[in-house]
Amino acid sequence: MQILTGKEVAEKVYETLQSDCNAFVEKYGFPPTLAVILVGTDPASQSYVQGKKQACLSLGFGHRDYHLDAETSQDELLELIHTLNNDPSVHGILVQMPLPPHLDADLVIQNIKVEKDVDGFHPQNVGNLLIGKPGFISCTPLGVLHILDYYALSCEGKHVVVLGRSNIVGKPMASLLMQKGRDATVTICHSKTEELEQITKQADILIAAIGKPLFVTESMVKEGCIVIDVGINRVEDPSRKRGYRLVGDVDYEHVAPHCKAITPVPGGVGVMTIAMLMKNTMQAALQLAQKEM
Ligand SMILES: Nc1nc2c(c(=O)[nH]1)N[C@@H](CN(C=O)c1ccc(C(=O)N[C@@H](CCC(=O)O)C(=O)O)cc1)CN2
Repeated sequence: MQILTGKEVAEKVYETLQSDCNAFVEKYGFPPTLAVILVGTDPASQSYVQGKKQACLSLGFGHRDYHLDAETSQDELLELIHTLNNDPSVHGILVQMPLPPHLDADLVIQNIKVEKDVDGFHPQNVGNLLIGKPGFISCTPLGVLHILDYYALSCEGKHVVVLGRSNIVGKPMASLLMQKGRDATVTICHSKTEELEQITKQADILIAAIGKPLFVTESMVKEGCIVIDVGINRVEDPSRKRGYRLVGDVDYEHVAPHCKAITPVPGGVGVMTIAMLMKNTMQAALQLAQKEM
């Protein structure tokens, strides 16, 4: 059984980005710059935006941090986005999800300039992905593709089962895998799927993105399958310094012995999310800088 270490893949991506960033600064005299908006104080979100800041700082990207009060109104948030849309020194904009329930996430995303939507959540970028046109692709599914490519795991003709139909992971993941060049046969399962185990057991590659800790058990996988665990769940654990431990959507301990290959949690798909965000920001900066010339 092979462990697909996202950390190793991310390090390679960061190496390339480091030289791309140096070349960009040399050519244009300013760094690719990412603006990150966090509304509220959700601890997991705070730690993810901190990770994004760290990635910017270590690569030499510019970084703008906006930590807004949990009671921030829709209009205030949209005003900030419009300011950043019109700021030529900002190349990528993202709003950390989830947002507090009084805010309309769809409307917020629609207001981010498509060319700066480095999360790939804007409907235009989502549409481009569906029809195979260039655009920004959601970071987590893009990270999964990088892992598969790095470990030379082809999807061609394989039956890939995606557990989860979220706009951020499940849907773009399925769309990417069925594209020409990837050529997988894709099945999407969700909370209303009947006979789930019968379907997951047919998977050559099983991608779990449902946000339910340890949901995938050994009885759900075929011997020799590849398992990609997108879940990152905080489970209370008083014996840990932080008071919790991270587990995936897959019961790794019992599933891994039956797999050809599997991603761990932590250190698997999760770490690729920020690496892909930085890659998208680099791409946004290059496209916007070239347009200015
Ligand atoms: N605007 C966005 N919001 C959210 C996204 C996103 O892509 N854009 N994805 C997730 C959270 N996320 C980034 O924002 C994210 C998730 C996980 C990791 C990560 O590095 N995971 C590590 C463990 C980190 C830890 O110790 O907690 C791992 O899996 O090894 C980074 C970013 C939802 N919101």
